[in-house]
Amino acid sequence: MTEMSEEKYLQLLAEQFPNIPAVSTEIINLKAILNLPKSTEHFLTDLHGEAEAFKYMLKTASGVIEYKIDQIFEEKLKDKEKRELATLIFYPEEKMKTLQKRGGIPPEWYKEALDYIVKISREVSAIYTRSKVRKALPHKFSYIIEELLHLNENELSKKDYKDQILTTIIEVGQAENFIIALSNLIQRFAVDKLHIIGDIFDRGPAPEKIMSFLKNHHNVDIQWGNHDILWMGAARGQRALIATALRIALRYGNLEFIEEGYGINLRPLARFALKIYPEVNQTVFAPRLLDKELAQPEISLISQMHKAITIIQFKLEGQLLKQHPEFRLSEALYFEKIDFEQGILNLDGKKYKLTDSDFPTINTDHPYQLSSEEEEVIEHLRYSFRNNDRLQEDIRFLFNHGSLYKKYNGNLLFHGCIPLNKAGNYAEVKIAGQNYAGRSLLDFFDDVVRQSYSLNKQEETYRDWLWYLWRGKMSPLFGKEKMTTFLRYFTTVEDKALYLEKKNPYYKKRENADLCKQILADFELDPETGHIINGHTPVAEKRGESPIKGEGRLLVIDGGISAAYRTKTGIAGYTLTYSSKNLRLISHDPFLSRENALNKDSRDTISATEVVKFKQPLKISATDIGKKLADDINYLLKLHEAYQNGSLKENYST
Ligand SMILES: O=P(O)(O)OC[C@H]1O[C@](O)(COP(=O)(O)O)[C@@H](O)[C@@H]1O
Ligand SMILES: [Mn+2]
Repeated sequence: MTEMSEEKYLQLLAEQFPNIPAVSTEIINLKAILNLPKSTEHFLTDLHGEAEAFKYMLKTASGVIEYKIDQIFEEKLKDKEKRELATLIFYPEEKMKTLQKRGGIPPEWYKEALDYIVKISREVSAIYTRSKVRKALPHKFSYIIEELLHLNENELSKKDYKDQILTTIIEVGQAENFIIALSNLIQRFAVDKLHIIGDIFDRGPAPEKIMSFLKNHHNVDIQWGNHDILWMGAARGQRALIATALRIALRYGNLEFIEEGYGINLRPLARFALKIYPEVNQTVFAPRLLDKELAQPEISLISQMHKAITIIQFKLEGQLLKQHPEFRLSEALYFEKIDFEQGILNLDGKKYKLTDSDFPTINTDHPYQLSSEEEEVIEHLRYSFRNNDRLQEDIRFLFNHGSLYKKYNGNLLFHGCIPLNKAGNYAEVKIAGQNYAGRSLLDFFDDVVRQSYSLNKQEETYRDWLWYLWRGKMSPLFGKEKMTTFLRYFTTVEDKALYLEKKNPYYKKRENADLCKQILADFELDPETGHIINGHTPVAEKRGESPIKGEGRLLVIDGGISAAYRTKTGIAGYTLTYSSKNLRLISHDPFLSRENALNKDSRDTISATEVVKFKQPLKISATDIGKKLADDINYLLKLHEAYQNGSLKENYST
């Protein structure tokens, strides 16, 4: 700050802290906060519509709550009792209902449960200021809960006082309400900050439920994944992305969230598909149902709609590629390589028999042109996407709380990659005469996403760039040479090389610590202590792949929460927690169902790896907020000095 503006700033600060006692109180307060332990951050990624599994990971704070229970009740409780206590905290209402059904709950049970839960609440809230805890308390019980949280049970007189409070809570019939309120409090305070490293949408059944949850979360940030960008672009009206979003939903038979969750009417598409594609090859277009079941007529209808939207998608993509040679994806112009009469694809001198060669809507002279009915269908969908309040609200949330990458407490978070060239250097990408590479490329795309949301003249072009971000060669969110979707639908060959989506060199190079350190340094983070945290590529643990790369500098936490990828990874997801004590990588058991979680008596996490254990507990002073507070303290000290030396006048009138 210049001297002038510093003086001005102090004058402004003086309005808030008008005299020495006021400014001193604030200095004392902030200095005390700097010495509190850092609160816990929770990292999740690649949720892919798996709302139940996601909610469970949040409820359990990926083992943080069980870990606390272990610490507090180490000797006192048996493993089975610890698990009971944990499930009570995760699902208080359901758990108590089950117990009621099994023959009622005696007062002693409530007393013990309340006692345990108060102890855990005290432990998890101890690292926050009283004022922060107070703000999070449910209004109706705030006074009593505050008393319980702050009393010292080691003082004999206080123990009786506490016993009396608990007994009275039970006598007045409020035990269950208190248990629920305290359980929520524990869940709230076990984790203070949630990071979602992308891919909330696609493949799984309920992304809109995840979005509701996130919208109500107290502190979340999102690093956009390619599937989020897909939905953001679709909601903004980019037609190829609308077709792709629906194609993926149909491919997995997930229509409920579109029709019921968002209320988007798919009838026009269904009507069109029934008419134009009375029969489709089910081997190609039947939905992959994973753990759901559907009746045959529904499967048939979905297959027909699936084919209809797939053709629309490939036509729209063709149009886009012609319009944007700068995307350099012309190899994906497949329709012009098809011999429609023979049903053959000519690719790189080879001929491939098409799995389905019924193309009633294709004009072979202009294969990318939509038929008038297709045009109507996609325009109807575009209208529905753009005017859907619920979808627009969710997407606005993604824009407002998301970014292409995030620097947070020394770590660098992004979904996919930083595109590299074969030599392992940042790939240079020339866009509109400008060169971008590494951080500047990510900044460029971050800007593109934001521009696509504004209503300016180039809005349309920016939206097309969203499509590029979804599947372009140099997209940091995609990170693969090409997307072979078309080939996987329309050909079938033994040699899977045809379907290979070669990953950007980043994915090999990140095994190397030097690259990771270089990236951290280029983002102005400490290369010796910072970490890069990625999602996007499922870690095949069962084939021995490790999620920890670059000698611990980089962590990949996509472990397959997505049911579709579970067979590949062999586990059901990784999550990461970063507390004052350690950085822990947790690999999870498959989440089967709520009932299963409620009734099982063993703990959840398969294993947890302590990636880093801090010698001294980290304090708030070491965090980003801490640095900001230290800055504030500096100015408050200057204000204090100004009052003392008389250069500013104190005010006691308010
Ligand atoms: O397994 P699916 O659902 O067919 O999707 C495959 C497509 O998804 C992608 O893997 C992108 O999705 P991810 O970001 O989840 O990896 C493409 O590379 C690939 O073509
Ligand atoms: Mn992804």
